[in-house]
Amino acid sequence: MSEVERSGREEVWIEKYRPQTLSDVVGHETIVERLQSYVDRNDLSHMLFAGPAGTGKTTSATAIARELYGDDWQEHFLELNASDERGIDVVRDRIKSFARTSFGGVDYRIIFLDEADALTSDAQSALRRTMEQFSNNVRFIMSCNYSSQIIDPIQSRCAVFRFSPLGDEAVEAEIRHIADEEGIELTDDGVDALVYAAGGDMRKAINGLQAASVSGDVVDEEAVFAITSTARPEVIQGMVQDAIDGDFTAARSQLDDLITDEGIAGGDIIDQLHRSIWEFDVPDEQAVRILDRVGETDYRITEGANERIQLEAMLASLSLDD
Ligand SMILES: Nc1ncnc2c1ncn2[C@@H]1O[C@H](COP(=O)(O)OP(=O)(O)OP(=O)(O)O)[C@@H](O)[C@H]1O
Repeated sequence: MSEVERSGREEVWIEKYRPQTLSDVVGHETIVERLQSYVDRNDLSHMLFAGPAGTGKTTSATAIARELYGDDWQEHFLELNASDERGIDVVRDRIKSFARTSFGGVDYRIIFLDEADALTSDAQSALRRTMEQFSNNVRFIMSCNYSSQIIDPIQSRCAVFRFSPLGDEAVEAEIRHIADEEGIELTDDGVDALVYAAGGDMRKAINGLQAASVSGDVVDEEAVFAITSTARPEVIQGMVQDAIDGDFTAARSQLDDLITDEGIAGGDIIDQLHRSIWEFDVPDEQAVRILDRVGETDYRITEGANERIQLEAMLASLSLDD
């Protein structure tokens, strides 16, 4: 029985183990150092945190607020999602009412705007004016996956911090620590599988550990791959190898198993393929050709094309190469 069940309540580990201070944020030493110096001087600029999901953008923003405001931090920190389906006007209204309410002893408040890259350019321009209007008593921290989607006038008003995918060692250390705290038996191959499945996303790693621990006493490779909808790297490699060897039928049937039987999303298969190509035992020139196809397929899937058709087409084209 897992600790979650033993304790009788479902506690979400990503919240339970979310770092409370900047020094607990792992894997981003340079960023943390710069942020810490802002906090120490109590002099924040507007900031833009750019990077993939689950790497610590929200965590760093809340850690800043905790350090600046102590126990009352939530009074002075507003988290908004820019892609609020009710529109930019609702977002701006909430910003205005937050910025105007009484401050009680602090110089400025923080507004954390998640998914800022979901805003259209027009909405970003409107937001920029709001930023200017309240710049004497509000600091904005914006979070996005791609800074290129943020208009220049906003970027130039912000200190930009790039959060890269977390390194394997950082992810491994964190999940080993959590497993220890929770009394979970985690095997070495279970650790490797979690690190692989996470691909630098700490949220994915921790959620994977928690989910796998609910279904059995020991968290091993098998439990992790089953629960995280991740294909085993050797299966992905086998599928691509079949295609390269000209056996399209075998490659297609492997793909079918992954999508239909294991329920893995096409986008995740492409993502895994992208991460594993350089570990395949193929000549560099061939790896480059595969990467080229992966890029094209990824683009088409992102643009909304049918995943299965695109993946099959990619395997077909690899099987046609000499
Ligand atoms: N650098 C890190 N150090 C320690 N824990 C982390 C780190 N990054 C993420 N985590 C863990 O993962 C969880 C999710 O992270 P967080 O909310 O900060 O991600 P994010 O970068 O804001 O992602 P998104 O873009 O999806 O909002 C946190 O609650 C924390 O448990």
